[in-house]
Amino acid sequence: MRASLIQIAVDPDESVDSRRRRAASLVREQADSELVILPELWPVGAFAYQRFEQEAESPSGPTYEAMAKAASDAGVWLHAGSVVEKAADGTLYNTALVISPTGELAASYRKIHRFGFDKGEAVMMGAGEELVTVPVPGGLTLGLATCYDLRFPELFRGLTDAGAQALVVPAGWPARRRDHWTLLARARAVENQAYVLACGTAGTHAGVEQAGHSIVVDPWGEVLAEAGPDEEVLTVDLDPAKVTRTREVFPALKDRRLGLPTPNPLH
Ligand SMILES: NC(=O)CCC(=O)C(=O)O
Repeated sequence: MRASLIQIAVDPDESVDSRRRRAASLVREQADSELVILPELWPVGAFAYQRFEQEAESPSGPTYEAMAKAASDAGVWLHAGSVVEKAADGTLYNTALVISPTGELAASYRKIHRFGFDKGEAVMMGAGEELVTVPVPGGLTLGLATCYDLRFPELFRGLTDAGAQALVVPAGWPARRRDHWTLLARARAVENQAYVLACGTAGTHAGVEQAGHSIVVDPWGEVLAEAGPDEEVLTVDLDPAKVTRTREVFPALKDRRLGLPTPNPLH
């Protein structure tokens, strides 16, 4: 199964409409792949908090429309990264969209761990509550997570328990924490014996230089491909049997000890 990660640049001198058109044409160029992935909040920029409200859309809004057309033109499964979703009750969510090769919305995932501590996304957006996996026919079951989620191993273990074999992580990760990004991507792959496909953005928006360095890690923890800091498309071949083989020859997941008593805080 061939996958392409589109590490698109998000810069303030490009309009959201222009970036949508450019992303659509980059998706169409990946017709040789079965799965195409875009990063977190690429239409507006993951750190462009002041524009979240104005650029918010519904899951069937302009980003979905443009990406559904591009996915069906290219005949690919498209993880269209995430958008600022405005729900019916007015709550904003950081919502990832997965689109089938016929242009249908196959799944959506609201980011569970919001970044920013006491500001930004953490206070402006609602938190997702549901783990989401997506079986891609003839290929791999995808487990969905977004950016800051990468720091929470229990989410990834939950996705693995739910059958995920490829953990897809769109992100808008800053350059100053680039080492955390690559380290955590490899850790999530090794501990879950799964592919990790982590797609970041390039460029600088809202004063935050983006790391780029999208990375694909195999179930043994080997880096299959890693991008540089600039806009780039990373293409890799994934083998679903590699996940099964890794879990058979080194069955560490079976050695988990669940339900151990917690220490008594009084002793
Ligand atoms: N958009 C994000 O979730 C940023 C996460 C981040 O910068 C970090 O975890 O570090």
